[in-house]
Amino acid sequence: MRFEVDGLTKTLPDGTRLFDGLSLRADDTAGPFVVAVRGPSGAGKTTLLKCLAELVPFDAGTVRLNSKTPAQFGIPEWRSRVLYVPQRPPVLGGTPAEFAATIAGFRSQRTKLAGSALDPVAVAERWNLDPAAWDRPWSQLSGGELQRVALALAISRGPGVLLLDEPTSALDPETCRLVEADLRVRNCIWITHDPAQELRVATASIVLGRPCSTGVDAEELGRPAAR
Ligand SMILES: Nc1ncnc2c1ncn2[C@@H]1O[C@H](COP(=O)(O)OP(=O)(O)OP(=O)(O)O)[C@@H](O)[C@H]1O
Repeated sequence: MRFEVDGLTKTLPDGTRLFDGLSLRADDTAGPFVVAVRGPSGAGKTTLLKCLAELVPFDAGTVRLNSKTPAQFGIPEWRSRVLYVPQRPPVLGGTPAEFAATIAGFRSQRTKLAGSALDPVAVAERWNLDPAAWDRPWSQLSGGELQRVALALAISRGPGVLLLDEPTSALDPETCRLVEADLRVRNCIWITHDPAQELRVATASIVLGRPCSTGVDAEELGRPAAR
């Protein structure tokens, strides 16, 4: 699995440049890669992950998985292979078990998850999440329960690269270590504010600085340079 980013540039509507010409090469021939993303609050870390997942547009640059672009995969397929896991999953109607059944239904009819290494309930049980939590309404789950459900669902989908937005921010230290152990054996791009966690899990790092103004009025962006 090879994940490549070349010259990624993102400017906000007000002309603030979050990142400019960002490049990354990661492959798992020598073992899974875990690329830590760090930087001050507001630096653009979440926006970077959303750009990589093709959830928000960017100004310039290319992203490839095994030499194929998102357009070549098709955007829905890209998003399932390069899977963004938000810090706080949106609270949906129904229960996580119902949601898991729905997304399992989207997969090959031949794939049976229950009891397998990719069964989300079994994955989350390794992180001390009571299986009964899957049958409670989303709205009744704690922050830490929601975070483990979202991560287990993401792993169960078997993506090529997980884009993790502070995946352990709501977990106690012991549970955090259990989750880390399962995530670090997968290809991840992982936002963390914790230098100790970065040391434990990262094989490489991206550091974003404070965003800077381009000095260009938003309305001028995209116009040809004046002669
Ligand atoms: N759609 C948008 N329109 C305008 N500004 C946006 C948009 N999305 C994000 N921003 C701004 O971009 C900046 C970077 O946001 P982002 O969430 O990527 O930062 P972050 O580094 O993940 O921050 P934190 O560590 O606080 O989570 C922020 O100033 C944010 O307000």
